[in-house]
Amino acid sequence: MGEDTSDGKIPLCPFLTDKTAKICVLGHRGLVGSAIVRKLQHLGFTNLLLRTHSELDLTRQNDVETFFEAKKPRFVILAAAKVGGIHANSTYPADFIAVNLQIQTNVIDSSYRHGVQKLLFLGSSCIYPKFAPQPIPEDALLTSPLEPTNEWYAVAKIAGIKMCQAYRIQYGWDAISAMPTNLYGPNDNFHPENSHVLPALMRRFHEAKVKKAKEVVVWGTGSPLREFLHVDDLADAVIFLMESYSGLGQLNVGSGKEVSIKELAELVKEVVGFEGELVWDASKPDGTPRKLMDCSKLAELGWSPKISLKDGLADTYKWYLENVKQ
Ligand SMILES: NC(=O)C1=CN([C@@H]2O[C@H](COP(=O)(O)OP(=O)(O)OC[C@H]3O[C@@H](n4cnc5c(N)ncnc54)[C@H](OP(=O)(O)O)[C@@H]3O)[C@@H](O)[C@H]2O)C=CC1
Ligand SMILES: C[C@H]1O[C@H](OP(=O)(O)OP(=O)(O)OC[C@H]2O[C@@H](n3cnc4c(=O)[nH]c(N)nc43)[C@H](O)[C@@H]2O)[C@@H](O)[C@@H](O)C1=O
Repeated sequence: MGEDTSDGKIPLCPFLTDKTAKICVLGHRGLVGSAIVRKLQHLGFTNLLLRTHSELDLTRQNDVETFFEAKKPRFVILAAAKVGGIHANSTYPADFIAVNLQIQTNVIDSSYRHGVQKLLFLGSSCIYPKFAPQPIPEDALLTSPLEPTNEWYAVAKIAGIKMCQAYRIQYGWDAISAMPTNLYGPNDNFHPENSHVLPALMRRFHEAKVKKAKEVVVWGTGSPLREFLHVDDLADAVIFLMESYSGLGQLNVGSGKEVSIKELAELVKEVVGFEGELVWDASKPDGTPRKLMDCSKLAELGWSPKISLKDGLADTYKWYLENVKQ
């Protein structure tokens, strides 16, 4: 994938010092965007530029162009995307590739052309090959085929990384990319089919507990391994990277801890307090067998996660009870 030749060419610009800097967080009502906004507000930032999907559809090039021309933010954090779990990715491949390519192309290009100083693009651990070495180092990118259930989304995300790299190389513009592992937390999507495993199971166990059901169906074999990171840790890493990283290569952001889907299901069951049985539906896809990321580059820069899966699950279930219509 080439050496990181731009380090040193684009100096770090201070991010944390000026709390009045105009920071545009796109996707601010989603899982990730809302956590980033909470973190920025907690740090004292006062000039956040936020637009809902209905106020600004980022797939519309002219609207995005007009927005950046008029508002001229200094920093952009791109957390808007078409996102979903294994079922949604497999069922709506056209949406996952087209919407994500449109959003990221419009936002990255308009940000550059309207004077944004620094942009952070969010990819995902699914950009790496299905059978990548474990833990997955950043340089495993594009070394072998992708996991078929999410290759459309992964191809769009890889294009986003490459677009940031191309703008760094050609224009000397500070666009960086972070690759989070599987995330969870407040404001997650708890849709029964289209969400990721953790919120899907939390909802299913909760509803089963309320209905006093005897069993809950869980997809696949339970053997795949996944790494989970609380979204507040991710938000902390994003702010850290805005302040501390200016390089060509994408950086992995994970917890360093993996669990099998079976272990996760048992943990969620315990947190929710469901007392029935688990039934495995092996007709549903397992997806990639394992995707633990190697986060040593981020650790060397000085960042590490703080929230354990156990605490994070309890926090998320509390949020679910208080905020999701029962
Ligand atoms: N969740 C996870 O486990 C992981 C997420 N990521 C990455 O983090 C980023 C954020 O994901 P996450 O917060 O989970 O996703 P969410 O679905 O929770 O939030 C996405 C946000 O993007 C907005 N959005 C979608 N389409 C458009 C559009 N056309 N115009 C304007 N806004 C739009 C959504 O608004 P609305 O709902 O109104 O459409 C929503 O606020 C993504 O880039 C994702 O790839 C990476 C790894 C794991
Ligand atoms: C973050 C990441 O998320 C996606 O990849 P994934 O990790 O495979 O996502 P997932 O959370 O949907 O599933 C994880 C595992 O869990 C099992 N599983 C059990 N029961 C349910 C269940 O009820 N729902 C879901 N969704 N999965 C279930 C499921 O069968 C699989 O084995 C990508 O789309 C990709 O886009 C991406 O970036």
